[in-house]
Amino acid sequence: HLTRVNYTTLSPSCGVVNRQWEEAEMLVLLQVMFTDLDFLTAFHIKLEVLQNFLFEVYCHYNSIPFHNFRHCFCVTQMMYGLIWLTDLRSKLSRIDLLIMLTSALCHDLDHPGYNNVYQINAQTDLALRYNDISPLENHHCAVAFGILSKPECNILKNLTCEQYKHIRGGMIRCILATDMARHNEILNKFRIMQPVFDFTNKDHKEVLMKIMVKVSDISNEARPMTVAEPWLDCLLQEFFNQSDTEKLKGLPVTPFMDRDKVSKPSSQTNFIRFVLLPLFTELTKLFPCLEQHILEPVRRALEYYSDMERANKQEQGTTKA
Ligand SMILES: COc1ccc(NC(=O)[C@H](C)Nc2nc3c(cnn3-c3ccccc3C)c(=O)[nH]2)cc1
Ligand SMILES: [Zn+2]
Repeated sequence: HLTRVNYTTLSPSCGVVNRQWEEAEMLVLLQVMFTDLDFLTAFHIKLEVLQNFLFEVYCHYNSIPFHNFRHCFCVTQMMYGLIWLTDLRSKLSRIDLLIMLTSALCHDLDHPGYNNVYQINAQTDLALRYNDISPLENHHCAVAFGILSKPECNILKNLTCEQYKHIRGGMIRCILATDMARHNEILNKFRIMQPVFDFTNKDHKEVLMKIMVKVSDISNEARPMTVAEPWLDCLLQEFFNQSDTEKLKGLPVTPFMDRDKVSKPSSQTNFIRFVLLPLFTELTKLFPCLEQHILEPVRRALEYYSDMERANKQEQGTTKA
């Protein structure tokens, strides 16, 4: 299944060059993911309504360096790939798969490019509206259900009340779970469940669905380095925009966002070592087949950034000397 996010085209020299998917192509591929998982037949979704929904989602992502529609596509495509690779179709209900894919699609809707720490410190409208409690993630979820409240976009309109309540509860839990401030809370719960995981246990399934959305959300480094590395540059661009604004407004500046302090390789080696590897390792214990698909690429990425870190240190060493 679609495990590539780039599109290989024949260049005039007949060499093979990679180019990014166009936005229209990403919309078509998202439609294919929903149809491939039989969501249209299972939930009586008209293709036109799905297309309206996907287009509205596209329109509600902002043109910012990282948290844009391409990030939404990558996270949804990773979720789609993980569903097939782990054979989740045989372990979870189709409605739970719909919750996970739709949560991935909507998880960063209308992201402003400034994180929760900024929202709270700058006392923005979002922080005010959501009382400093995961303001961004609450907003992403509210925008998703704002889109679903339009009849022409409502892919949930033909569900029973029971099914709708289940999906709404699941999407709220999964989207709110993407707040990285809750990373350890959620991973620790999963660590306890993993050795005795029970696919018929509601609590176990809920934590697994959160973990799947979290893994998809921060999984850039599991992709080929030619795809992964540009994402880190985009992320740092967004983080530096924020820290520049914080400095201008006299707000506290987050160290790993400060362009004068952060070194790309060392921030990424820390992120891979302390955030990605523990999370991916735990999921791979439940689905061993993921070792080659997400764990090995991330180990290679750690090597790549560690080498870059060493090279930078030597370079600094010589210039200092
Ligand atoms: C526990 O909360 C955290 C932990 C780590 C980070 N971010 C980092 O350490 C640095 C900037 N690296 C990083 N951060 C990443 C990546 C993917 N998503 N992502 C990200 C983006 C926005 C907000 C939070 C995260 C983790 C990635 O590949 N690298 C941000 C928040
Ligand atoms: Zn995200």
